[in-house]
Amino acid sequence: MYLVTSDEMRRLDRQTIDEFGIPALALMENAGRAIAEEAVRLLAGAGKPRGAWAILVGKGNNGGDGLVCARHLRELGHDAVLVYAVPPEQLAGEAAAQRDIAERLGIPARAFADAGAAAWDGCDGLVDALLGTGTAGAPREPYAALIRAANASGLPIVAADIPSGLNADTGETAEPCIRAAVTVALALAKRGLLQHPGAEAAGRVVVRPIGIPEALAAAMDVRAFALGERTFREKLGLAWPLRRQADAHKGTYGHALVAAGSRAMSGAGLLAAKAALRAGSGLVSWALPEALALPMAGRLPEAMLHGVPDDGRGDWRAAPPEALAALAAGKQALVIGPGLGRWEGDGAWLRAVWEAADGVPLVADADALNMLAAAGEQGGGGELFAAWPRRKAPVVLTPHPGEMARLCGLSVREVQRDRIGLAQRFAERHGVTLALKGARTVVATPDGTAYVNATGNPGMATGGSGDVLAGIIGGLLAQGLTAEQAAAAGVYLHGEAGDRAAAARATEAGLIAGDIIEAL
Ligand SMILES: NC(=O)C1=CN([C@@H]2O[C@H](COP(=O)(O)OP(=O)(O)OC[C@H]3O[C@@H](n4cnc5c(N)ncnc54)[C@H](O)[C@@H]3O)[C@@H](O)[C@H]2O)[C@H](O)CC1
Ligand SMILES: [K+]
Repeated sequence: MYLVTSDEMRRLDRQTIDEFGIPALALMENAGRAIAEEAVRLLAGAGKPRGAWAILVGKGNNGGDGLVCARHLRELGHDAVLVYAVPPEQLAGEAAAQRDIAERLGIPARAFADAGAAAWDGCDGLVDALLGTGTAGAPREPYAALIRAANASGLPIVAADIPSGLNADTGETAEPCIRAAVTVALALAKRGLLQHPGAEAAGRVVVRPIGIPEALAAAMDVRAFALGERTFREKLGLAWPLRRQADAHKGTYGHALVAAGSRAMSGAGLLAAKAALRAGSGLVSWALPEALALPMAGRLPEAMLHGVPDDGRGDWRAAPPEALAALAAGKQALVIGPGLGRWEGDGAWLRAVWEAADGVPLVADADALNMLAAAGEQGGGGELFAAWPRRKAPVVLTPHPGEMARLCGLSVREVQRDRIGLAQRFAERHGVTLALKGARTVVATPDGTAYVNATGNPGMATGGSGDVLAGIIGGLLAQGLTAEQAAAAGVYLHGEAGDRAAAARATEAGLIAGDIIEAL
């Protein structure tokens, strides 16, 4: 559940060891044993009850974990050989203590500098105990050569704590970076294991306790979490799975207004409105340009349609903001943006709606985000909310990396460099709830908390998928969920539905946005 940075992990280590007196060697023993057990499990899964492992030992305590792991692998009936990245006499502290124990036990050791890749001849797998949370920058030689050779070996790799070469805080991977089959995260998952490309380098992530009291993480006010049932219950105050009350009537579940769709993109409004219904909104009204109202009539019988003035053009430029705000009055959610289109002065139009519908929780997606960003550029780039008044009702923004780049005045690459940190800072600074989409969507809330989602699949990168997400979040808001709950649950359910839709089709390819709605 908790996602920590290297610095937070170090502080937790220190607190555990210094304040609680749990010896570092005890933590290391638990770490090494956990890694050994996961290594054995990996080979057992491949039909090998016994195997031979090469443990790649670095200079720090990550290396120490590897030395302990070697002992436990042998106790579990596997063979283990140590491959030192640096001369063993360079090890210090707990790692040196483990080196001496391994020597006394006669565990065979080789220097990578001498043996090269031959060091693991005859082995079935490698344990990457080279670099952990003490990494600073890209792996230097000789670690880099060792990492390249390990990746080229074709052997399955079990990474201790993090794959060496991963930036544990951001998910960036250096060149080279270990590509692991399994990563055994010690005590708590590091943020970088749940953000691409780190998530790919890490393979399957298993979080194994090593004796650090988890209550310490809560006490230390860790502000990032992996989304899942426990997080929904313990951090977001949501009964999970979401339940309908028995004595429900359609008014119980609120009324969402979806302002979306235009001549060329009428389907975006249809998808968003349908998704809001499927997400459980009691009622859904779809506001769309007058010219589309008749052609779209009956396409979504469950939704009420409201044509807004458009001078026959099928777009929003002639729609009076106060008319839309009047439609929004009394609703529990307003979803605005999918398929809205752009026009001269659209930023001012959106601001008028933003202010006039001040009391209605608002989800801004797609073109509404681009209007916000454009308004920001006029206002000096990135400072879009400085000028805009804070709304009484909450705001949820659902940008993909490109829209986030425009909102922040950054490049996409800069956005992707530290998605969790950027999302937290943006949400806190602007007092909004943000769903920064992409593989492993990050939901950030006005108090700077981040929730990382791991449901979903690449098949969902298809036109309309974002319209569906905006609708789902609006539908959840309509039912009375808070902005944080609706964004987190919406992102999770959207991905989960996408996974089920892909499974039903036995392929991720060819998934279309409507499939996601059906799977909700
Ligand atoms: N979380 C816990 O309670 C425990 C964690 N353990 C393990 O300890 C490591 C962190 O150990 P640390 O000694 O701080 O650092 P590392 O072993 O990750 O590596 C630092 C080591 O490597 C050198 N180094 C740093 N950056 C580079 C680089 N870019 N290229 C080459 N060399 C580099 C640096 O000089 C140091 O010597 C944690 O991940 C866990 O695996 C404990 O074992 C159990 C308790
Ligand atoms: K490692």
